[in-house]
Amino acid sequence: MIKGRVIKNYNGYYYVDIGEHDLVECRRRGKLKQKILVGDELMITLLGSYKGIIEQLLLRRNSIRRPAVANIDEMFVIMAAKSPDPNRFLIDKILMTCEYGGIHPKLCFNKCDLDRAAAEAYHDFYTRCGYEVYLVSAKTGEGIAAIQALLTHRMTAFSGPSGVGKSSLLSRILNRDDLSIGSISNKIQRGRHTTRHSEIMKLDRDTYVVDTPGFSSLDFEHLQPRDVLSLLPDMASCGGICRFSSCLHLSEPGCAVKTAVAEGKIQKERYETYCKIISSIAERKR
Ligand SMILES: Nc1nc2c(ncn2[C@@H]2O[C@H](COP(=O)(O)OP(=O)(O)OP(=O)(O)O)[C@@H](O)[C@H]2O)c(=O)[nH]1
Ligand SMILES: [Zn+2]
Repeated sequence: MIKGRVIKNYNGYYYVDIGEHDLVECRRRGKLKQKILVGDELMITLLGSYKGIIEQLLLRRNSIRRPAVANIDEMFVIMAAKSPDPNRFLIDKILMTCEYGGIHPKLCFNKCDLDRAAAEAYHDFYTRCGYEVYLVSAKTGEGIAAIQALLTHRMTAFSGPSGVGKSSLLSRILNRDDLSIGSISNKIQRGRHTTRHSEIMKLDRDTYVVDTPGFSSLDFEHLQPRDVLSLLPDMASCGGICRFSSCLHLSEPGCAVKTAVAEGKIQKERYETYCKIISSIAERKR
C-alpha cells in the first residue's frame, strides 16, 4: 500500500496524488464507509497504470463541510475592502465556521486600492481579535508577495464570498492568467460546472492551493451557547470568570464577558456577533 492525498473527487472516482506527475484514479473499497473529502490522506493499493483502490482513510487534522475539504494547513478568508463592502457579521460567521472545523484562518482584504481607510480599519479590528490580516490588491499587486511567501510546503485554502475578487487574486498569486492553465491533470477539466467543488492545485511536490468556492457558513443554531463563545477566540480568552457558571453573557449580573466589553478588552462588534447568534439559538428553541 502507498500513501496519497485526494486532489479531486469526480463521478465516483477519487484522483489521488502519490507524489508523481500523474494522479491515480481510485475507487474506494466497498467496506470503507467514511465519507472521503478532497484533501484527505489515505492508503491505496495500486492496480497498475495509475489506477488504484482506496483501502484506508488516515486521521484528519481538520475539515470544513461546505465545500468539503480536509487537512488544510492554512486558510485565507478573502473579503473586499470595498465593493462589495464587507459585513462584520458575515466575516465573523465565516471565521467561526473555520474555527469550528479546527482551522484558525487568516484574513485577506482585497481591493485595498479602492478604499485604503476602510482596509486599514478592518486590519486593525481583526488584528485585535487575534487574526493575521493581509491587505492586498489583485489590481495593483500590493501585498501579493507576502501571501506567496506563505505557500511553500503547505496546503493553503482560499475562500470568500462572490465578487470579492478571489479569482483575480488567485491568478495573481499563482502567476497565471487563466486558472485553468496548469490544472493538475489534463484528465480533469476545470470548468464552470466544477466550481462548486473544492479543487486542489498542486504547485510543487508538497505545495497545494485549494480554491473553495461556495463557502457557506455553519448553521450555528444547533450549537450550545458555550460552544459559540469558543468560536470567538478573542472573547473566549478574555480571562474572567462569571458569577454564574450558566452565564450566557447577556444580562446576568457579575458577567466577566460584559465587563471585558465595557473595559474595551473585547470589541463591541464582536460581542454583538455573539449576541446575535445566541438570540438565533434561543429563537430556535422557542
Ligand atoms: N479595484 C479592484 N478591483 C478588483 C480587484 N480584484 C478584483 N477586482 C474586480 O472585482 C470583480 C470581481 O472579481 P473576480 O475575480 O471575478 O471575483 P470573484 O470573487 O472570483 O467572483 P466570483 O467569480 O463571483 O466568485 C472584477 O470586476 C474584478 O476586476 C482589486 O484588487 N481592485
Ligand atoms: Zn457572563
